[in-house]
Amino acid sequence: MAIAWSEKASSMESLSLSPPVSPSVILTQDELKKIAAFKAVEFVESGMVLGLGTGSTAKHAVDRIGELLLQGKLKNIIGIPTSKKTQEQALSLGIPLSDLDSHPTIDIAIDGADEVDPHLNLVKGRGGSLLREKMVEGACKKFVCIVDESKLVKYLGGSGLAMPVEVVPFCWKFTANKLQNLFQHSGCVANLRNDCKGEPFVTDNGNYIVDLYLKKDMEDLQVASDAISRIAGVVEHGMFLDMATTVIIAGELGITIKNK
Ligand SMILES: O=C[C@H](O)[C@H](O)[C@H](O)COP(=O)(O)O
Repeated sequence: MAIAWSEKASSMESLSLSPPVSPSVILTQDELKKIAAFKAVEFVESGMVLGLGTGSTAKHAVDRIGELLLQGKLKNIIGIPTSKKTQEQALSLGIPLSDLDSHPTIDIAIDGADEVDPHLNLVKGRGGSLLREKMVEGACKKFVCIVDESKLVKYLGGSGLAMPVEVVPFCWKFTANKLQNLFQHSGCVANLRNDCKGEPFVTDNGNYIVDLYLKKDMEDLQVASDAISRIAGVVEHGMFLDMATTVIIAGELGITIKNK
């Protein structure tokens, strides 16, 4: 999707973008993701321990970190990847890596999201990496979420797309039914996620993903979150409540930065 970068961009914080964007240029969704990612990397300083997110938006941030390391503009960075895919990408860029066992406190994590509500609550995990992302992003002092404006929703689930839940493979249908029944009043449908070969999608942790499709607002998100977590068989869910400290949104009118 091509989006017009309006003249108004020049009066917003986007002025400090790198790479610079001239007004009225037509930007694709991927270019918007890249702009949000580059902006987030401006928060990174030498010597930091970084949570490295997963997905098409976070990929741009990891590329940028690799580029700045290569140029010597960033030094002594340690990355904590949130998926095997990001681990491979970071290694290919020469980013030194570690894990939460060795670095239980992370300075900044940068990651994308599938949905962002007005209170900066997120849905994550449509790429299947929610568990490691929640562990890493729950351990950081600052979590910078990067999105293009298509990810903004009035309420979580409001995009009509999946709210992912990672479940153990053992009797996954039993767990999926429990999840569907939990949100019966919201017209919820729970589907096992398949890979491109029609086989169950398997996460980096050897689990399955059940995608919940909700027709209504869950209203009290903390109650919904606790109820999902209490179901035996659930490993983790994709609602990231009160975790993002900053959300960077790249959109038609420029960049918007929202802080908690
Ligand atoms: O499991 C995947 C992650 O939560 C991603 O960060 C999320 O799905 C957003 O991905 P993308 O930047 O590709 O839209």
